[in-house]
Amino acid sequence: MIRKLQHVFALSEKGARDFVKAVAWCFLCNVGLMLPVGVVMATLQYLLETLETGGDPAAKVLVYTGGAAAVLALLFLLHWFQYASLYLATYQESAARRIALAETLRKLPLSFFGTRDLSDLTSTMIADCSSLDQMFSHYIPQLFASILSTVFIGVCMFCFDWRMALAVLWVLPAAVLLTAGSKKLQDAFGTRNILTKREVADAIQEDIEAIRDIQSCNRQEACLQELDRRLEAAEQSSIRSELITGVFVCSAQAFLRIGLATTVLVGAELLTGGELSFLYFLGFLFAAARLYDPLGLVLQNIAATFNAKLKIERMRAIQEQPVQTGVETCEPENFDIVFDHVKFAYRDGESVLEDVSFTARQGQVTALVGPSGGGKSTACKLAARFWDIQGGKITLGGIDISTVDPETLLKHYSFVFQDVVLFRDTILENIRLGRRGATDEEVYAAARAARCDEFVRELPEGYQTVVGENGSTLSGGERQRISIARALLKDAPVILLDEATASLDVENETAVQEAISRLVKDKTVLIIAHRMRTVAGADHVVVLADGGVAQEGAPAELLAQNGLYRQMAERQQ
Ligand SMILES: Nc1ncnc2c1ncn2[C@@H]1O[C@H](COP(=O)(O)OP(=O)(O)OP(=O)(O)O)[C@@H](O)[C@H]1O
Repeated sequence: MIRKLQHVFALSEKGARDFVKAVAWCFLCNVGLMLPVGVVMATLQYLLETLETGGDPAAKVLVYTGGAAAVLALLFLLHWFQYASLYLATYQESAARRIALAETLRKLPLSFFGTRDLSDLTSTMIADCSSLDQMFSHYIPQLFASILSTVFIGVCMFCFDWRMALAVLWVLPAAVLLTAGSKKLQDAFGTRNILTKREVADAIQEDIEAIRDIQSCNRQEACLQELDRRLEAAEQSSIRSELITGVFVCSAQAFLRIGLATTVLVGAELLTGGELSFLYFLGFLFAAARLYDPLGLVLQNIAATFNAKLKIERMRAIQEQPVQTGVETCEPENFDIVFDHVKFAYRDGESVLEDVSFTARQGQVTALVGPSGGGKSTACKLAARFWDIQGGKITLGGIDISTVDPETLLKHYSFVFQDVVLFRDTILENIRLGRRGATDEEVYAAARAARCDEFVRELPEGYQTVVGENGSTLSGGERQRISIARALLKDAPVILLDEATASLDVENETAVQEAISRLVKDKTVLIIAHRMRTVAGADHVVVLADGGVAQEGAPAELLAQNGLYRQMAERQQ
């Protein structure tokens, strides 16, 4: 059962066990609500008997008051445990769910992010998790507990008087059928509502991200109109979804109340026929009111429970994605990277690398060149197992990288990519990201080598200056130099440089090239640079074009050949 619950509700094993406990406490609370009915009945019975026999009604007042106090104390304890089991367990599970999602995302290949909308992922991580917190703390365990407690109380009622039990309970199947029968409709409207709301969130995120382009193209008016249209659609869809839910839930709740009327009618009939005592009649009336209360609440929230399905499915879809795995040790003999007949496509049928074989040797700078879209960046990222390839083999020092855990593998790599990611933190910490635990002196040394020192010292707070989100307060060249400093600090045996010097002016590019050439001693360097000046300093050049290796060799050798490399060099000159 635990496994089934884990699967159906996307829970951890502990979460599923806690869920069962929460249902058990809710059940006990619901059944416990009948105890005051028992106390009232016992007290009334005692009073009636003493009135009939002419005894002193106050004689046992302490016993009955004590009984009522004990029931109250018991109810308090039951609610206390119910509260703890529902809320504490739910929020612990919620933390575990978020961490599990983040762990899964961390281990997923980048191909997954290429196929998923990032705002959709964010909304699963934030909004879906929050609404599941609400459902698991307020609705779903109560729903299960109410079903169980209703069955239990119903059986007890039948044991006392089957006719009265029928008078109380006949409305339940009708109310449940009405709500369950509307499930399809509520599902459809609820799902549409969630999707239209998500579209609004996507549109807002997209507009914010592209705000500069929108303004520069004078598209503000059009974008606002589009956003208005989506907001209108979301509003309409919310109203429709609430209306559908409201109609069915209110009808079901009203139906439950009819049960009180039939209890009174049947009870009165039996009472006048002398077939039921007044005490039992009162008892059934109290019990009916107590029974309908938690049920009414469950019906009120049942639409939210229906919506849980979609959210759980989205979460499960992420959790069940195949993650990249591998051994957690990687001690290669050397750090040569070998591409051996590598085949790769981002999407089925759209091959990017068809048959690529080359070697990037340790201690050498291997430059990947070729026409735009030829697959240089792709090859560079494949060398670090950002994606898994569809054919051939990539090895690092003889070890097939597809057999190594990505995080273990990445310890051997430093990167400088075209799109530099900086965090909202000080420049010092942004560089220290290259190697946690590096001393300030080591960070300064790396910054000096990457030519960051001059511009950082001119900033108002030097290395303690906090850069804006993604380094928005820095120029492109400055961001890239920080990224180079990080790579220098990490001092990994393999260095991947993608357009490393693209945003630097000639003076800085020369300086950074000097720093890199000091760093690359005994390392494997795979560099992508469009400028021939950068490539000319490489030991080995691989020309990638049309999904394969068009040319390969030392820059001078390639220049001497009448091929793509020479054409590119001439064009640039
Ligand atoms: N994440 C991705 N998802 C799908 N297709 C991609 C992705 N990244 C690149 N591509 C496609 O793969 C092909 C190779 O791209 P890649 O960036 O590797 O080329 P490149 O040689 O580095 O180009 P450039 O010199 O312009 O940077 C291109 O057709 C590109 O559109």
